[in-house]
Amino acid sequence: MDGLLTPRESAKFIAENSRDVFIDGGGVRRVAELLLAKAAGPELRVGAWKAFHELNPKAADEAAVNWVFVTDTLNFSFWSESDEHKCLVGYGGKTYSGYWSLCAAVNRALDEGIPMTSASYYATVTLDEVRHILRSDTDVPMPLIEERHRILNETGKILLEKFEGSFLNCVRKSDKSAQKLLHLVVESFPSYRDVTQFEGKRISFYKRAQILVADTWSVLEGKGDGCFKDISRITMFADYRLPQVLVYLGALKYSDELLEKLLKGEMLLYGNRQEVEIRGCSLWCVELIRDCLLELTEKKGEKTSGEINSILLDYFLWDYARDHREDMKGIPFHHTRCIYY
Ligand SMILES: Nc1nc2c(c(CN[C@H]3C=C[C@H](O)[C@@H]3O)cn2[C@@H]2O[C@H](COP(=O)(O)O)[C@@H](O)[C@H]2O)c(=O)[nH]1
Repeated sequence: MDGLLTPRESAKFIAENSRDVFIDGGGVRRVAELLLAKAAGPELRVGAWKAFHELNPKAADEAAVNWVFVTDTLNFSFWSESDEHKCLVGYGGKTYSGYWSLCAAVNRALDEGIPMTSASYYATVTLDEVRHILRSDTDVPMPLIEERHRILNETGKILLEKFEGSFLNCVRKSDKSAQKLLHLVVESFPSYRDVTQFEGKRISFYKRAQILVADTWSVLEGKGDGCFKDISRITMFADYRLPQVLVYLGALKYSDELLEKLLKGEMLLYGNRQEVEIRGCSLWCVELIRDCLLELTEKKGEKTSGEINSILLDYFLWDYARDHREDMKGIPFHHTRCIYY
């Protein structure tokens, strides 16, 4: 699309013109130092995606790639107005919330013999069947169930028409380029078109498309069809958790006016100026953290396992947010209800 900035260009432009969200240089450095201590460890490598997350597929086959595709097609908007009252899914003796409740529901469906990762199934799945598949153990359903149903039908039909029903065929049309796969996904599947405008420019975040490429790279362990030569050009994924953890770690700051609004739990519409500033500054903040970390590893002569990229930093920070949920209770996250993140 002409005149449309890439996520990285969008983030830089937003950070340079932001009025209510600010990047703190000292905080950026402190987060880079936190990550430096982990640079040679098991977390900051592609294998962590399977090693640390029991619900993710262990295989690296076509079924695993199609698991990633259907999960990332539904990977949005799990937050509830009150944290005490939310959708929960029990699976394998554990209870999962948020994004993990989606993964648990997909795995539960597969265990029940429902072919949830098969496009020929979800292209015509009914709303009632989707309600059953994504059912919560509490009286709070997963948010946006009707949208999830519509997106499953739309996406399944397109995958059947254009890629013989398998996302692996889409991957194989991208010449092992992460950028080509990203653009093939947003051109083919409308629900992935996470684009808006800011200060008169057309900007993109492509959060679900970028995490889809990243998760495809991870499930294929960076090998074979998943050996993307330009994987480092994928940026962090502009969701609602990363801003919260970046504020908690002191790398990102909000104006008093915006902080007050977020503390009251006020909704921000998708594309609203402050919502765009939160997403754009978070993305740019992680890019600066990555630059600082690479500088520190060079100075220290630290050997890292392969190249550290924004995907691995994002995954680490997202997991960190999960593990520090209690400590982060005082830091609000922004409430935007949409199908893009
Ligand atoms: N920036 C970023 N955002 C991510 C993810 C993930 C999970 N992905 C990988 C992580 C582990 C697995 O290995 C997955 O591959 C979900 N989200 C977003 O968070 C929100 C849900 O949050 P909560 O309500 O707390 O569950 C929602 O917008 C969801 O879209 C990520 O990694 N990075």
